[in-house]
Amino acid sequence: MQLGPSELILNADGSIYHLNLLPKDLANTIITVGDPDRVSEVSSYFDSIEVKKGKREFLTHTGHLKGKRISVISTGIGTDNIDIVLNELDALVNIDFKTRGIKKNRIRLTIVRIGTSGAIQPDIPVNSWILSELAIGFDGLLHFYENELNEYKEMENEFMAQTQWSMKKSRPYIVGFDKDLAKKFNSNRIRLGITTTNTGFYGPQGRTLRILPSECTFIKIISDFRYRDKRITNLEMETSGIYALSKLLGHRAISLNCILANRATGEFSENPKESVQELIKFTLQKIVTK
Ligand SMILES: O=P(O)(O)O[C@H]1O[C@H](CO)[C@@H](O)[C@H]1O
Ligand SMILES: O=c1cc[nH]c(=O)[nH]1
Repeated sequence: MQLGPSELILNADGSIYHLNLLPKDLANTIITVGDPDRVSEVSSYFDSIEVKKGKREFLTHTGHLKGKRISVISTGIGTDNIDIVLNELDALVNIDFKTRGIKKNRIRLTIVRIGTSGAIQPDIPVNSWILSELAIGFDGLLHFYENELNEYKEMENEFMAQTQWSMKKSRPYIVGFDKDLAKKFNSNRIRLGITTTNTGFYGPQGRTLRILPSECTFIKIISDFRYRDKRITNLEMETSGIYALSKLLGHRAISLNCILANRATGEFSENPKESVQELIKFTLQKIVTK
């Protein structure tokens, strides 16, 4: 099957529409970050940088560290951007841009998100790190794809019952991390957690500045949720989309969260830059370890 020009969109130089990358520009090990400024914070540790390209909020640096080729790419904020990034990353490795056909031999990308996040439990300190074992997506992205991802259906139903989830919102979906990839990141500095992916930073995360969220006790409602002794640890805005599309496309993904805010205690990190920097160094060291 040949993908038409309105489906697989290529720029004049043959690069993919939003990411502005050619297939040769991308490594098979990819770090995603939300903030475009974080891309150079990551690549500053590379031994060499061979590609620096970007368009809109999607900035990519590809280089080598201790013999390993790595790409770091910014996704911007939200799962609507994740839809673009994951589909275009996959297209770069699994679609032949000349014939516009899907390649027979598929490449499995390794995707590691380094993100910032807010904890919702009082015992999770700011500046600590959480590896998302499960992501609960409030964004609905998964529902736009044909899928049979229903491993956690019972937990989803339990979540909707306990939180009295409004039918006006999309149905929460739950997806897990790649267990084998996660093993590589084992460390006493990392705690495993359950991360919600929210559709915004203010109302959708229960924050009030001038307009009230529909549920003023949203944080308490989701922090009280329990499923077989498991609880939700933190919230952010991309992980469920990364996990869901990685599963559907056959890639392996994990998401690392640097906790900058604690919504239960009202704290915010006094040194967010340093804290994220430490997580970047930790992640790179784990990625290059054989
Ligand atoms: O720091 P990043 O990776 O952007 O992640 C978090 O920070 C942004 C909100 O400030 C959202 O993207 C959220 O997921
Ligand atoms: O509270 C927070 C902090 C970082 N990122 C989020 O999405 N929420």
